[in-house]
Amino acid sequence: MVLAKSKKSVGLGNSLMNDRFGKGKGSDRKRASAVTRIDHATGQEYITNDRQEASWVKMRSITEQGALDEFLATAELAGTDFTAEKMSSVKIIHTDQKNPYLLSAAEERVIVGKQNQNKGKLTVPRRPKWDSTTTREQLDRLEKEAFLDWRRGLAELEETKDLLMTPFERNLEVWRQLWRVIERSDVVVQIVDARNPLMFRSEDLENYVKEVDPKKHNLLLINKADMMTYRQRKMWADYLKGQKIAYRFFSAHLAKEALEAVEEESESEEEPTVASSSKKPVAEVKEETREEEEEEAEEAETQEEQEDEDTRILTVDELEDILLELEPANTDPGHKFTVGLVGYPNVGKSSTINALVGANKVSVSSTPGKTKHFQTIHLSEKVLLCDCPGLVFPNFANTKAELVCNGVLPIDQLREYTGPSTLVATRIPKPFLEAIYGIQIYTRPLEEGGNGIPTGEELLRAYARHRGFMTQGLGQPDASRAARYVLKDYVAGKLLYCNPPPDSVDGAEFNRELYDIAHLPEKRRAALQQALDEMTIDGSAADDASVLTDFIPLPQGQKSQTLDKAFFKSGANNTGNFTRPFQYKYTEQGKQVMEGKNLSGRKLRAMIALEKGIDPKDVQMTTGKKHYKGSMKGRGKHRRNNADDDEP
Ligand SMILES: Nc1nc2c(ncn2[C@@H]2O[C@H](COP(=O)(O)OP(=O)(O)OP(=O)(O)O)[C@@H](O)[C@H]2O)c(=O)[nH]1
Repeated sequence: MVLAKSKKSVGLGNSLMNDRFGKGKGSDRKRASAVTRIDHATGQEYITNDRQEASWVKMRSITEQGALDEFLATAELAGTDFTAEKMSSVKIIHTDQKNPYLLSAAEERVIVGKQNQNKGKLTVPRRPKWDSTTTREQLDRLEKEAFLDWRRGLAELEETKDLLMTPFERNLEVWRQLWRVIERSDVVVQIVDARNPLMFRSEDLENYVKEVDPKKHNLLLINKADMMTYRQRKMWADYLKGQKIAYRFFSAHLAKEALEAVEEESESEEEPTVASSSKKPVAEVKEETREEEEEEAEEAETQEEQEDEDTRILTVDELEDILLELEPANTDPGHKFTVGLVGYPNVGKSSTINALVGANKVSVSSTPGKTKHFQTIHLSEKVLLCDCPGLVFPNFANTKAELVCNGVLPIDQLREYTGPSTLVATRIPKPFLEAIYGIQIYTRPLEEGGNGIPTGEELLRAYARHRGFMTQGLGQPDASRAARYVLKDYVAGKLLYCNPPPDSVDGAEFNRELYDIAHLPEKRRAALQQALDEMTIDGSAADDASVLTDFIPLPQGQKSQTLDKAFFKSGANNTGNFTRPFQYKYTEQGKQVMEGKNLSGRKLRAMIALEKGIDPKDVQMTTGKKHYKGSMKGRGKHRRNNADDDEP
């Protein structure tokens, strides 16, 4: 559902009319902000925006602009007044002509192919060359011209190649911060989110760093690695090594926890310890011994993971050592080794700095785009950290929904929420969503056009009903409000999905382990187990189970078995299925269903796809009506509302 256009947004025509005939205070403000200035270098007059703006306004990150703002900004950058500048040389860079929703698997393949062909054209703007003879005004003009050229180039790429771009940073002031950070830094650490490392990586930024000075170093720091399993890190490590990318895994979150643990330990050491003298029953002692043995076995395996240089999550000390190794030799005695931290908003730059500094020197927030100016923090007498404001580099985007899910676009300002919520509903298995939230999601049956996977709206309605979020008036489930919660959970990693490296396994297979019941918090694990038991008793789980058969291992090759063994402590049984309860149960159920129909999930999907003329990847197994009735049993405890609009 597309929401009505905001009353605040104006087209170029409307804006010109408002400016001309006036529309209350707003237009007065607008008129007052355009002032005539004299260029002292040339003596010419020009029109520009009033600079008496608060500094936060100037530094505000701009990733999307209305038609008039785009026009005015372009005109200001070009340094020409509106009559002198011909419209033909102004390009509207951002348009909403593209479908903001999701792509089918086939469309996505076409788009990805096109994106790969044009990858080299995704550049970051370069700061023009300058020397001691360049005046401030001249440099300002040169920078604006270079920036305008860069924007034209990207606009052309979008127009001629018909590619959707990320709403990349359009504020020159923000790029100026990046230029300064790069110029000052000996090492530029590009921080990316582990859930989608390539989406957050700007390859051209690394080129630019080397252009500024070949002696500078680049490092790709994959933060939030705590969200990945060992197997996932291993697959990414193989890919990144193959591409010869200097990378390291890190987790500011784990680093913070380790720091707190050390602090607690040192505090408790100061307190007197109380010795436990009570005698324990034999059964309890046996249980403890068994647990200890299990722990030891687990430790041995974790040890193996830890020793794997390529996949290990660095501690703060290790990260510091790696950075110090890159310190240039023979620098001036007064030179401070400077490490610049750059990256998209919300990838964890401030958290990483806090972990390095060992204290909360930089504020951390889950709202993207909080850091506005670059900040310098003295790590030691010789080492300086430089925190650059988060900025969105130009990149190809498949959809805006993807950007929301990646935490690039702020959720609170979101108007179109169905795309991103559908991505969440597609990526996180339905039973997992139901267990996490304690909800029941009703999907449309196949015969009525459903595909077994909930749509974003189906998920949101279920969530809204459960939380009692209702719209005023008609009293329908407030999907828009629900979207904010669900999407924030996704961005925060509560609903976890990691992207696989290119040309490897598909997303479902890559994330299979994440939906293992053993990964759930204790309370949710019990809820899920109960839900599964209920479904098994009334025999209605069959179709539901098939949703998860996509996350169940098929007979594997030697390499993936070795990889999996490292993760699954109990190993695989002789059927090729794993013995963890969550997967085992689903595997068994899935098998029964498929045997009954004499078709495997894949074959059935392929058949449905053929019948419907769609891509097999877009087809999932369905839930039948019988299932709704069945699984409603034992669900009475969930809050229900008379306004349910989607119950069959
Ligand atoms: N799970 C996990 N979450 C993290 C990690 N590092 C940061 N976060 C979370 O990610 C969010 C953003 O962290 P920040 O450090 O503020 O990110 P930033 O890159 O400085 O953001 P801007 O100031 O907007 O540029 C916060 O909610 C953090 O708690 C990590 O290693 N693991």
